[in-house]
Amino acid sequence: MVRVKICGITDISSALTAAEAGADAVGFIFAPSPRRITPSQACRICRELPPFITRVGVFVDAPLEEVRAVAEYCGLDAIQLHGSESPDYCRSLGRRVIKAFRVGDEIDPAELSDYPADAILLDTFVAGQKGGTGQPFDWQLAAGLKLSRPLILAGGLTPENVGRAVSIVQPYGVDVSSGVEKEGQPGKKDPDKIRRFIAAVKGL
Ligand SMILES: O=C(O)c1ccccc1N[C@@H]1O[C@H](COP(=O)(O)O)[C@@H](O)[C@H]1O
Repeated sequence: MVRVKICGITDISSALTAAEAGADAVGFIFAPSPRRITPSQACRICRELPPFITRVGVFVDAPLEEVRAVAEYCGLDAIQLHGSESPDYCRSLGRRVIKAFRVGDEIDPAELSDYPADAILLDTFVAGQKGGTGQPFDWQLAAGLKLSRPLILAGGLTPENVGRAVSIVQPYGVDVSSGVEKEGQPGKKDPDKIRRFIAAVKGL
């Protein structure tokens, strides 16, 4: 079954809605974003979550020591990197890593395969933005992509389009941030959209 991560969580209620609806993971943004959260807020939410939910911290070119400290403090299970972090940076983290690559007109499978991460995430390239763009890329570019690590699809996914995206790309998992928010309110999740997104992926 395709796994679901609900990202950009900023409050306990949305985290619990995601968990109850069947999310496999939730994400916290520790980078410039309307969804940015402080480590202490994320830590409080992590403590309220039930077991078997993966807690993921999202960072963009943050100092290694900062990432390690936040991961330790919040009890994060995985780190998602959305910047230009080098393979050495990734190896030095000593944690499970999801590395995001931003897709424009093409995908270079060699670039993805060479990176020492536990999973590869494909997001949409939008100049000047590192993630959370709400823009999909051409999913046909990722159709049939064979990688040695699990592939996570992201970028502009919504409850309405995720079923088609999954059928084309057949990823290990999907990740959504802005597509399950209240209209025009970045950072505020819509419980109904969270439930419909997860149901669309898992057929629940
Ligand atoms: O969500 C953000 O604001 C964000 C900011 C900086 C880096 C990553 C971010 N989120 C990740 O971006 C993708 C796509 O998000 P969206 O569904 O298109 O809004 C996803 O992997 C989020 O985890």
